[in-house]
Amino acid sequence: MATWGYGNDNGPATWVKSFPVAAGTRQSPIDIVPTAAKCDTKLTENPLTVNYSPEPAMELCNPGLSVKANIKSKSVIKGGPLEGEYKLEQFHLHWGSADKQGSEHTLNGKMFPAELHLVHYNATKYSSFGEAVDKPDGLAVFGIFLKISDKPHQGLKSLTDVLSEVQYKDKSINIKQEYNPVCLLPDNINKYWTYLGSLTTPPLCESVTWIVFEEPIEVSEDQMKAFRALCCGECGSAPIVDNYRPPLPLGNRQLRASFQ
Ligand SMILES: NS(=O)(=O)c1cccc(F)c1F
Ligand SMILES: [Zn+2]
Repeated sequence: MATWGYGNDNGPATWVKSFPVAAGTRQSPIDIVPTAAKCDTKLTENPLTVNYSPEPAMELCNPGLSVKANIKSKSVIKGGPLEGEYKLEQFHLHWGSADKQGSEHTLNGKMFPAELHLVHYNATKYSSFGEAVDKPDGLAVFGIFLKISDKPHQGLKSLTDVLSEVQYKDKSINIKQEYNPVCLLPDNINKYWTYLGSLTTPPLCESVTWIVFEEPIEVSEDQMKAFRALCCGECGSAPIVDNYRPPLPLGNRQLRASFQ
């Protein structure tokens, strides 16, 4: 079976053949239209809280279509749209071949150069990520837009400085210095949009409560170049770029905002 990817023969338009849920009613990403969002005071009354811990020797790997950090420590979130406590499992990114594209969610039709996803699972109800991944209330993912600035993002620098060591598929390293993923969050996490969606990659399970922050984090062009130098396979294989799924219709879903 041809494995899924982002090319012409195996990209997002072909996924429905192996993953029929791709044609479902709560698929992600979506285009975020702030004027269409409903400001919900229940979200502000019950603030989103993040309690992340330092990760000693964080594992960073190249699974072939992104770069991913696996989390072992107890880093949890709750509140906002969430019932119960969700535990951080991994984070990864999606990016473009150029700054004009790369994010999965769009803002009034605008793409950002990249988007960071911090994936959490409902640890109150389920005993593992694997058990939670296909449940309607199984996952909560933070979506953070990346924008270009002349200064590198210090939190991401610990990762972009070593991406050359995971350039090829199935390479992995441990980050020596302990790493607290809280450094990846924007300053203001009280302004976000939230809606019920799915994984943006196969198996596309409709199990994600999405929380997309209004405030982007800022990265340098050199850091973007480091992501674009990652390879899909072994030495000489194509670079990992444009690993994003374009937006799907919101349909009957309610997009809620935590702010006016
Ligand atoms: N792009 S994504 O955040 O939707 C995602 C991708 C793979 C596994 C996940 F659990 C997940 F959440
Ligand atoms: Zn993702």
